[in-house]
Amino acid sequence: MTETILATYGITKSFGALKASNDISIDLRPGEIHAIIGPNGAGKSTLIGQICGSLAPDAGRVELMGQDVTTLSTDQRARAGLGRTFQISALAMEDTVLENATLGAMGASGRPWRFWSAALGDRSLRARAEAALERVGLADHKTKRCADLSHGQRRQLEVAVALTLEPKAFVMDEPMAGLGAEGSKNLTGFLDSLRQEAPILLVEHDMDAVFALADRISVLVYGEVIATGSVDQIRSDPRVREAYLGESA
Ligand SMILES: Nc1ncnc2c1ncn2[C@@H]1O[C@H](COP(=O)(O)OP(=O)(O)OP(=O)(O)O)[C@@H](O)[C@H]1O
Repeated sequence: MTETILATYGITKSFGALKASNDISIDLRPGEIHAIIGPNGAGKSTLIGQICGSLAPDAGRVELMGQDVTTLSTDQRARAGLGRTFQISALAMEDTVLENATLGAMGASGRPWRFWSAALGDRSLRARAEAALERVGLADHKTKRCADLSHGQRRQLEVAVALTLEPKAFVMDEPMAGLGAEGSKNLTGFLDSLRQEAPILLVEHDMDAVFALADRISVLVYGEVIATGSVDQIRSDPRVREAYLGESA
């Protein structure tokens, strides 16, 4: 039996008459990048929302390392080992790179402001933050303001923030968005190495990145997974070609 790090079982979510997630069961295995692709409106964000805890499913469950996390909040899931990245708003633009990573290391989101100054002076939190910045290649930029980083560097900082909580799995929502060709290439190389730390569930429109990175791809159409397989299997699947007619799969 293959070990599963993160899994959904029969996730279902409706908005009025629209079934945005229809009985979705997917899993993420050790060391892999599992990409979720699908046309606009297919239900990718809705699925990610339920996996990360910002949306409650109508039915079905989410498990992380065999633990049912369906009713946990986003913060509780983060502390249980779910590393969600690329919510740009989660970074404090006026704070430095090191401050952002240190606050991340205390799982700071949602905590009262008065704890922040204590966190910044905490040596062990700071050491974890510095190790994470080293890992993502931002150690030389730690005194820079987040606002002064390039888009690609902000993506790396978001990964560093997630890394400070020692995630068991990453969930990444369109990390390539807004990056130029060079930035995408760099981030692709970085994510390729990151899968060894924790497997990655990757929602991404950039097909070059998906085909370069994914061990498995699941294709979502009208709220349903119509196919899961290797890059080659998905590229040659007639249902996938049909779903993408007129799009660039
Ligand atoms: N809060 C909501 N209320 C009503 N309908 C919603 C809501 N959120 C999403 N939807 C609908 O659910 C469907 C799936 O949307 P979702 O954003 O999950 O798709 P997506 O695959 O992430 O799209 P994109 O690639 O454009 O980001 C769409 O038809 C969308 O209009």
